[in-house]
Amino acid sequence: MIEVRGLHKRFGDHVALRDVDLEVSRGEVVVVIGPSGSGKSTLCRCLNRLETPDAGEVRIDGAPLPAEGRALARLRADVGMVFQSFNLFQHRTVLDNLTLAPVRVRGLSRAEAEERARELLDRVGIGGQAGKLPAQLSGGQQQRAAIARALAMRPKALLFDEPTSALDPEMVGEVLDVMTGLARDGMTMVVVTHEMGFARQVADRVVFMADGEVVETGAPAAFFDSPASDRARDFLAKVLSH
Ligand SMILES: Nc1ncnc2c1ncn2[C@@H]1O[C@H](COP(=O)(O)OP(=O)(O)OP(=O)(O)O)[C@@H](O)[C@H]1O
Repeated sequence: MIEVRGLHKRFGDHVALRDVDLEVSRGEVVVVIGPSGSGKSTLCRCLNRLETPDAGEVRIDGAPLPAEGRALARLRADVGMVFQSFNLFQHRTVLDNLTLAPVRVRGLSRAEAEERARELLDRVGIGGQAGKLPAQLSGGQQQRAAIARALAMRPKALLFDEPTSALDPEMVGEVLDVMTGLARDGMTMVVVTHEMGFARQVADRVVFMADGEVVETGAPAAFFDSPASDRARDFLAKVLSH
């Protein structure tokens, strides 16, 4: 459902992505790992055109990504994104955060959008927080609200860009639990994360990146137990020793 071919992206002189290919099937959970600066976020952001690649192609269900306008808004509804920094509208209630875009982009009535929003807030365990402003919630609750907001668009796939990196350690588990539930329910997911436990337990496939390239990709057990490349071995030795 997501096909990436020959993706190339540079920022000034720096090559952030170098000839990256990736395929994500419907219902698959792909976890992207690798050292800092290896291009993981840039790849993730190219999948819903938050970044525009210099070369190469991204297709969703066979169609190339639209460049602008309403089609781009629909794409970002279809391929939702959850950010490290939550990106909730701070001056709107949690409920408004979940209803504004479904009304505007999906054409739902306010009542339909509210009903769906309340179901989703219950599902991520913050049903009691609908009337609050984001700043009144903990980081873990805000991230769960952000996931619910992405789900409110009924996405075909969800992208997660280091969704737990800004959280206090005691809140990481509650967000990973919600993501694990989505994976079990068959959501197509691309997850950039430093959470190796999540990668090992929940991923269908791990993609290891270094220096803007996909160095290797494989099933998590095989990848973690016997990585094929020196770069992956070195990376795992560092992160798993902490
Ligand atoms: N908007 C930008 N302008 C300039 N350089 C950028 C920009 N975004 C990313 N880069 C650079 O591109 C490279 C890849 O960045 P990216 O954020 O994709 O890496 P990453 O693997 O996600 O790293 P991290 O794990 O630290 O988040 C880095 O060297 C980064 O500094």
